[in-house]
Formats: sequence, structure tokens, C-alpha cells
Amino acid sequence: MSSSSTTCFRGCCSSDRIPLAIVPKSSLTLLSPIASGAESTVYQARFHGECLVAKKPRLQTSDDIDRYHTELQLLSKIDHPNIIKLVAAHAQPPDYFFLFPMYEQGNLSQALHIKEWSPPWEVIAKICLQLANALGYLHKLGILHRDVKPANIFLDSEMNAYLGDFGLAMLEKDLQGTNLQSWKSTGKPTGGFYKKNMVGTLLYMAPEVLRKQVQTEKSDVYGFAVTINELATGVLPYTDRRTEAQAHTVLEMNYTEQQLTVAITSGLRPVLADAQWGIPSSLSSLIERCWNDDPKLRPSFHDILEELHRICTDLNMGRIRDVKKVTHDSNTVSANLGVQLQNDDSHWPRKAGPNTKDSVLSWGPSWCKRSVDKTACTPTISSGFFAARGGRDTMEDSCFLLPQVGGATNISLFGVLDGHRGPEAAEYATHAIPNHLIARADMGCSPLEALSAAFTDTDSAFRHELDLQRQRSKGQVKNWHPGCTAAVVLLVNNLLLVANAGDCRTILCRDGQATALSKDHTASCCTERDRVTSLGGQVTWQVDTWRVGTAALQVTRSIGDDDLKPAVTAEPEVTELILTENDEFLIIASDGLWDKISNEEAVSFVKDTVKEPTMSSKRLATEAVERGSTDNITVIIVFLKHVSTLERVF
Ligand SMILES: Nc1ncnc2c1ncn2[C@@H]1O[C@H](COP(=O)(O)OP(=O)(O)OP(=O)(O)O)[C@@H](O)[C@H]1O
Ligand SMILES: [Mn+2]
Ligand SMILES: [Mn+2]
Repeated sequence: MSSSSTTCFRGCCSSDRIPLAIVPKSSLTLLSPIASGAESTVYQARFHGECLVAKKPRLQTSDDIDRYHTELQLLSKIDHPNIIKLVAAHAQPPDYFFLFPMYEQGNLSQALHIKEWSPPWEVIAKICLQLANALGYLHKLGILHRDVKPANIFLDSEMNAYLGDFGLAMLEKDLQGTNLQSWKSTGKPTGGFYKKNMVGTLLYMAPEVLRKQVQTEKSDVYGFAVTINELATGVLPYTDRRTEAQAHTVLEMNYTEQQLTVAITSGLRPVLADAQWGIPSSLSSLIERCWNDDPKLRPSFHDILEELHRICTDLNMGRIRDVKKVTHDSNTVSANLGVQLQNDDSHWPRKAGPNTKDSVLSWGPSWCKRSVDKTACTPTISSGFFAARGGRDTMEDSCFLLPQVGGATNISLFGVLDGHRGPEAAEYATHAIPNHLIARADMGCSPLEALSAAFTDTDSAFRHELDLQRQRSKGQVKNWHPGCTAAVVLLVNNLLLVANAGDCRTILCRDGQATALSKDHTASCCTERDRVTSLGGQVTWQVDTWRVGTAALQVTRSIGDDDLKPAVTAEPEVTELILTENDEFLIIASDGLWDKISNEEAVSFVKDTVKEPTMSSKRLATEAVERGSTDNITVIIVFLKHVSTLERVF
């Protein structure tokens, strides 16, 4: 290093390790910004040829400059393997910087919610230990971090954790000296909460902080608990809760701070990471103790570390079984709204359609080649669903989500099936449609041909299966003609195909607007009515609407319904389009949703909700239930671009 000073410009910060002024200034080059928030802009930077990160705080008042110097004093004192390392600083008006190493994997929040990183239990345990070590070290120095949250934890290429952002950190003794009354009125030092849109910090703030009582090291323990719980579940705090009215407003994100504050101070906590997420009960109980409402009852980091070591030893000795991580389901949280998740005890054979086991790897590449257009934008897909039994006694909807069909990364297939006269056709088609599609692709069909044929193949195979079952029952089963409607989306690179038979519906959010990609096939549609009658079907006005045959079916296309063939055809209508940059997400849903929510409303609900496909799906389904939908409801949402669950929350 060419030149360095060990004291800052004012003389209040000093270090024998770290240069506190950058001389000459030309040794530092700021490159592109990587983050910009209320408090600072963070740049990629070059310093003496090294790739670093420069944090340039926004300093507007002399208080801000004092804060910068406090942060610098603390950072130059800290030296710990799991705390962000200050490489150099510059504190001479008008330029104030911190220089840090670049942590390649960014922050933990991005890793969890943007990259959807789902670490195995050993990695979770490692990060817990690293953070507990870092915080234990700070507390020994008498430093409170006061902003422990995933966005302030940085990850290197090996997913080691580093605690960063000392923007709110203080010596505990200085904090105690603060006149309580003065910071009650100015809102400081609770920091972010009082700034606009700083809900993010609120989620990790201890109840005593929200009550504006004095903060202790136990407030960091609380933030640590919420953070590692989020790490273990992958779920952003409170967004998954639907039973609490407060959580509901989190999703709407309009006036949440006040209500969430009240809820947290009255005991609301995020959904605990437990066995369902593969977390040993000893760790779950540690998290619970760490977010106890009473700071005195929370363990110190000394105790936390002991406990974590015990848990890790138990794990290594095989005393805790490494439970397989399961994706979280929403059964428990939906119960109070009368929403029931679709259960999986199917009455119909799981294995349906041709055996495609050996063929999946051969077919993908040929399609990919066919429809790749190098200039076009390829979607980045994230998908989720929510299924609700609604007011019905049985669940006859079914769905499938195959973001990478048979391991082909550029091919995705999603389908919603709405059964009638029994769940059998929908259950059968869930497996049969993908299998027939793959089989057709293997035969050399184009995506469009294969998709369309998947419907008709499934229909013939299902009706054949029905015949066999009827024969086996030796005439005991009569009048058994189950059927289902189906909406299926196939994505091959940037080619989007939507096949529909019946009254499920698929819409696309393009340029921010709802665009219908399918037409409802019901007897109220006169072209459909004409088609049915021309094929010998009977359409009559019954009770309140047009219906087909003695079965009084409202839909005019379906899989199954063998008593109504060929008039009620399984042949889908297929919409084909090339995705553009302006395409944001798809909604595929059964009519239980569309009976209560218009296409435009659905799009705007998704826009206003946390951008997480399962959450967004739940939001829509729950809204339909609240509006009195009595039908089964299934919603699949497919985001076509990189989304962050954070973008609406923070
Ligand atoms: N050393 C680093 N390596 C990689 N990314 C970094 C580094 N420092 C900061 N970042 C990125 O910049 C973001 C903001 O940094 P930091 O939290 O220090 O700033 P801040 O303005 O105080 O943020 P906040 O709004 O959370 O208070 C981080 O969340 C991280 O994504
Ligand atoms: Mn930060
Ligand atoms: Mn900060």
C-alpha cells in the first residue's frame, strides 16, 4: 500500500492495521453500484488492483458524520473470522468510504429468496455457529450490532457467513448513557423502523425495541433467532401466516408496520423451523428461547454456543437423524379460513400413460434446438401453487408442476385439472398428460402437436381404463362417467403454448395487463353450443344456464365424460406465443377462482403481493374463498422473470 494514515481526519478513530485515509485518491476506482439503500450506496471497486467493495454512506447532517465515525471506530477495532473485514477507510470531507472484501455470494437474504438456496442441515448448523461466534465476540467487546438480519449477513464462495453492516452498531455503555427521553422523541436509535419502507428491519426487531425500551445484547439474540429461523425454513418472516389478521396485511403491504408491531409485542412470531423442515427439536427449542418476549429469559451467546455445539455433536454421533428436508405445506396455516390443502391419497393409479422412464433424456434436446432463438429473452421460471377444497366436501381438482420436465432445464409443464362427477379423471390426467406428452415428443412430434395429442391420448386411455374397471365390477358400477377439464402450459425456451379444454383459465401478465390465453369452453358460449349440437350433443337451458346432455354438464370440452363423447371433446384449443421482456407471470387456475375474481383483479393482486409464487397463489385462492367461492380452487403461478420476495416488502 503506497501510503496510509493510522488516524482519521478528526483524530477520533485510529488503527495500527487499517489505513484510514486513501492516498492517493487515484488508487481507488469506483465501478458499478451493487446496492443502494436509504443509508448508503455500495459499489464494486478497485483498490491497488484488488477487487473490493466500497460502501459510501449518505451523510447529510453532522449527526450522520458522527455516526460514520462511530461505525469506523467500531469496525477498526473488530477482528473476527466471521465478521466483515474493514480493508481501508477514507474519512476526509467530502469523501467518506469504507472498503471491504467482496463476498461473492452476496447477502443471505438474496441467497434464500432470490436464488432460492435451500442449504442442507449441516450448512445451516455451520452458519448458525459462525453467526453465534461473531455475535458472542461483539458482545464480549461490549458492542451491540442492533441490525441482525439476513440482508446484513454476507456469504463467500464457500457459503461461510460474515456479519456486516455496522451502521446501527453501538457500544452498550454509550447506549445506556443515551437519554431515554431524547431518543424516544427522535425515534433514534431504533434506526430503520422510523424510515419509510423499512419494514425489513421491523421483522427482526425485538419486542423491547418496538416498545422503545432500552436495548441490550439480548435484542441481538432475538434478531439472531428470527434470522436462523428464516435460514432454516427459507420463509420470509410472517409472510406465510394466514391465520392472523396481521399477517394478512403483511401480504397487502399497505399499513403493516403498526399492526405487525402490535402483533409482535403481543407474542406473534414467525412459523417455527421444526421437524417439518428437517430441523432437530433441540434447535427449534433453542430458537424459541432466543425469541422469548422477555429478554432476560433469552440465552446469552455464551449459552447459545454451548447448546449449538451440543446439537452438532449429537448430529455427528448420529443421535439426531438427519431428517429429510420437506417443502413446507400450508395445511396448518390455512385451517382457519376453511381453506384445505388438496390431500394426496389418490384413489386412482399414480402410474398412468405410457412408460417414459427411459426416454426422458433423449427428447428434450431436440425441442430445445428447434425453438431456441438466441436474440429472444428466455424466461427465468419460478412457480408455486395453492389448492383449496373451499366449501366442498371433496377435492376434485388436481394439478402438476414440472419446472424441468424429465430434467430438461429449458422445458416446463404446468397443469390444472378440475374434476367433475368424481376425482378420478383429474387424478389420472395429472400423470397421464405429462407422460403422453413426453411419449409424443419421443415420436418426433412438435411441441404443439405433442401438447394437443397429450389431451386426446389421455382421454382415450382414461376411457379405456374406465371400461376395464366397469367390466371388472361386472355391471355393478353404473352411471359412472367421471371427467375433468384441463389447462396445461408448456414452455420450451421462450415458446409458450397454452392448451385448454373446459373452463379452467390461463392468463398472462404482459405489459402489466391481464391477457387471457384461453377461452372458457362452456355451453353459454354459442360457438361451443353449435359445435356440440353439430356432433349430436344436446344442449338445453336447465335451471340457470345452458347445459349439455342428461348429465347437465356446463363445460363443452373435457377428458373423460365418456357418455358425452364425441360432442364433449377432449381436443384442446391451443394458444401459441413467443415470450417477450414484458411478460411477467402466468396464472393458471380452476373456475373456482375465476367465478369470483376477474383477470384484471387477479393480475393486480399478484402485483401487490410478495413476489413468491406460492404466497401469491395462496393470496388469490384465499381471496376467492373470502368472496364466497364454494367450489374447489386451484391456482398455479409461474413467474417468468427473476423475482425477489423482497422487492415488495422492503
Ligand atoms: N462486502 C460485500 N460483499 C458483497 N456484497 C456486499 C458487501 N457489502 C455490502 N454488500 C451488498 O450491499 C448491501 C448493502 O450493504 P449494507 O447492508 O452494508 O448497507 P446499508 O446501506 O447499511 O444497508 P441497509 O439498508 O440494510 O441498512 C448488502 O445487503 C449486500 O447485498
Ligand atoms: Mn444492510
Ligand atoms: Mn445499514
